[in-house]
Amino acid sequence: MVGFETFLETPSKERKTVVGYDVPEGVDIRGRYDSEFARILTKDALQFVFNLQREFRNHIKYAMECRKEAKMRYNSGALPGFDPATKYVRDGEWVCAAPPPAVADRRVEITGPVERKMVINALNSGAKVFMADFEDALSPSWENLMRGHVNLRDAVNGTISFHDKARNRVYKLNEQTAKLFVRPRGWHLPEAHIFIDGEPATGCLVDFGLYFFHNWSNFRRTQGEGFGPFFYLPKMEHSREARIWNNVFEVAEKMAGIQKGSIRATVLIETLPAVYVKTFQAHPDRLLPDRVQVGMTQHFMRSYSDLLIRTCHRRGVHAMGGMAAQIPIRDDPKANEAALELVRKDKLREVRAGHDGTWAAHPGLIPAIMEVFTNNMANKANQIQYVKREDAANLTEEDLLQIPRGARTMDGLRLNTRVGIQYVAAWLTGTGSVPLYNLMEDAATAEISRVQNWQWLKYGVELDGDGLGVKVTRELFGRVVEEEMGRIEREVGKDKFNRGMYKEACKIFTRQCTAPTLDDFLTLDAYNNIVIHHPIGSSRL
Ligand SMILES: CC(=O)SCCNC(=O)CCNC(=O)[C@H](O)C(C)(C)COP(=O)(O)OP(=O)(O)OC[C@H]1O[C@@H](n2cnc3c(N)ncnc32)[C@H](O)[C@@H]1OP(=O)(O)O
Ligand SMILES: O=CC(=O)O
Ligand SMILES: [Mg+2]
Repeated sequence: MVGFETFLETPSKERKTVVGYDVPEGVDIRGRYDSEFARILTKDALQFVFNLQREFRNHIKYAMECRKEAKMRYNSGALPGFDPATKYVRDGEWVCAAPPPAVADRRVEITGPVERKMVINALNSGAKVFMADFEDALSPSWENLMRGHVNLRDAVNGTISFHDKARNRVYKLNEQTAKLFVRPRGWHLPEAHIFIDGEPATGCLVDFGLYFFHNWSNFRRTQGEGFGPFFYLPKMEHSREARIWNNVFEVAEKMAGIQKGSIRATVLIETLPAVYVKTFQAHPDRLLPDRVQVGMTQHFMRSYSDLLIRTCHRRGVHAMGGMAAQIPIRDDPKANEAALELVRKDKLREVRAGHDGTWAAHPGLIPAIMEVFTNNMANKANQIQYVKREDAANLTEEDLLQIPRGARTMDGLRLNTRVGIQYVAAWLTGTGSVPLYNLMEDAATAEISRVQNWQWLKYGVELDGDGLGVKVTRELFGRVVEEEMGRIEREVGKDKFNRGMYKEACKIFTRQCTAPTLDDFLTLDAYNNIVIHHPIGSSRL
């Protein structure tokens, strides 16, 4: 065990022994002490995180300031477009380093939070890759984060096991497992349990730094066939943010003494200006229809995925598809088959468009998805060299910005509200991905619900899709919230409702939907509710 003892003055002036972490100068750990966590939070690992934080904090601050400036420009009516300053990069003929052989075949990837049983289930699921998530699928409480690191270390070592006492079942890794990718949090999230030079650390540098420090060597031996580690990078909004990650990787490779370019990452396209509703928060002519209608067949969505395939294949890397939110419906075989059919259809669209692989939210979907991709990839590990999609070279900014079509309905408003509140309630109690109404909901899907409600309220839109012609006002929304809270209580039962965090969640969600200016992220404000400083108690940033 690594730790040390310190004496704290309690209000009653008693001296109390508190075990603490052995930290380098400039680092202050405010999260609960645990001897298991101390094996992750070693002095050397913390020194590495400290070095990353010191080296990159100003770059990160600058990048976040630039996000604000871009938001101001969009809010004054500007539209996003291809950056003229980087035209030479887009026009240039260059390719990325070839994909490592260990992950040449990524046809089905499972994603999920870094929870112990799920990590084992995901690695055993038959998927080619498991994306272990510190982001959208995880509520970033101290316990979840630190346990997540313990779980990943044990997974990379190959020693991870879990005893489900209620079912008397022991979980262990199979002979053959999925390859591990890790998704750290987005740049915007702080880690309020680790202070560096008196400031909360950057969440993703903590996630990346601790994982890399403890696992780079074992990973390259057990998982990466000499390459790696591998990452997914979320929610970037500009190439300057990608450059910071690149520099972080280079510092890490130097520290480990491994070749430059060893670390590999797949970048998610999800909140880039031009493909996300938030960019158009001040554009009343660009309102979205009901959330269920903003699917991949909308012109702007199809255009971005076609352009993504063309761009990735031109540069020699995988073009991964996205998540189908359906999950198995156990108690209704007919509904289950209908859900599976939707997944098959969506995956068929992806593989035929040229994607090299795709995401599954649940192990129960893997066989069906695997079959679709295998039957449509002509015995190849991927389609990088075979499907070039040169037709997508002609896609323009207008294609990427085309206003989605569809109706807005009272049902849409109600569903957004019901899902948003239940998701935040789960998140506040430590669960970052939840099954709701037979769909997987996580921070990304709940975010759409919240922003859409905000946008509809802000512009007092008419809900024209159900023929009612009702305008969304604060009064209407207040009534909807009250009625949906009643429905949630009936659905989950009084007991669970009273024990849970539904009322707190309702307050957070309602405030964010009715705020005069849109909060940047649903979970940023909610984060204050899950920060618990020890031994002082709960705290706000
Ligand atoms: C938009 C985005 O950001 S997508 C990426 C982020 N989101 C995600 O990764 C969501 C991942 N999915 C999940 O978390 C889960 O599937 C949920 C929460 C939606 C549903 O989970 P559950 O309610 O536990 O599903 P269910 O009860 O059907 O699970 C059956 C079994 O499958 C396992 N399982 C379900 N989903 C996963 C998963 N993604 N990874 C590993 N195992 C899983 C469960 O642990 C359970 O195992 P057990 O039988 O050994 O106990
Ligand atoms: O992170 C994935 C997403 O779909 O959002
Ligand atoms: Mg996401």
